[in-house]
Amino acid sequence: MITLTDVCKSYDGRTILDRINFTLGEREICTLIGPNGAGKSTLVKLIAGLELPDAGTIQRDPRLRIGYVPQKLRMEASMPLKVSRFLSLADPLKVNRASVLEQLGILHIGNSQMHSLSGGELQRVLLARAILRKPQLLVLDEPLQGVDVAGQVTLYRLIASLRTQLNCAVLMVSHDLHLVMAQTDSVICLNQHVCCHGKPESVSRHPEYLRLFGRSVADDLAVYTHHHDHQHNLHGDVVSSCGHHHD
Ligand SMILES: Nc1ncnc2c1ncn2[C@@H]1O[C@H](COP(=O)(O)OP(=O)(O)OP(=O)(O)O)[C@@H](O)[C@H]1O
Repeated sequence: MITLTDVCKSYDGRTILDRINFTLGEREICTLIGPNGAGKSTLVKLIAGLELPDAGTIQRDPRLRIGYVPQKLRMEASMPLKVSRFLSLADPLKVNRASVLEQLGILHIGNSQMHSLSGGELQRVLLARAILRKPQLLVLDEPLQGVDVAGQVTLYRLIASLRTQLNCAVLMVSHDLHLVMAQTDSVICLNQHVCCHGKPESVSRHPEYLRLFGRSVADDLAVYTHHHDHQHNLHGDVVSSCGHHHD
């Protein structure tokens, strides 16, 4: 569905993404993980077509319908915009609106102002908008930030079921690998470059993974454990390298 070949991106002369290669298959669910500043949001923006790479190629059908949920959307408090109006932009005929809102548990907030929503409600509205576009590819950048834990489990299951409902592929950024494990087909660990890419089972069996995700929430932000054959400094630069390992 989408293939990246040697994709590079820099901002202000600083390398953010270095020779990224991967392919997302049709109806595949792929989760992107990595530490803060690793370039995850930058990569999903490139994939969603919102930014252009400096080098390398991104092959996708120009007609591909993408539903994108950004990491953050700042709503202007002085601009009145009701949830129902906001969603009308994606679904003017309101064909599936009620059932999508019901699945997301936000049927009751249609008349609320966008800027008055709680963090978790806003994320659900953004997800609803992306779904209502009937995408062939859903690109979700930390879609469940601010959603309570019980809601996260339900919504990750829903995201997984969208693959069948919408017949779409899903690429998402998440720090909650322990929650998405059961729902994702593949995991990419990113830290400027692709550190490793594999099936979640190979990650979940790893004793260090269990140790990592059994610890506090702060530790969840750490990169998941794998056979890392190189080290990074605090900026994510590789300081010792003997080739990249792919799981
Ligand atoms: N438009 C921009 N201009 C300049 N620098 C940018 C821009 N967008 C991102 N960056 C920088 O690129 C780096 C990677 O940012 P990105 O948001 O892709 O990381 P991330 O992996 O999604 O991080 P997090 O987990 O914290 O959300 C950061 O250091 C950020 O400051």
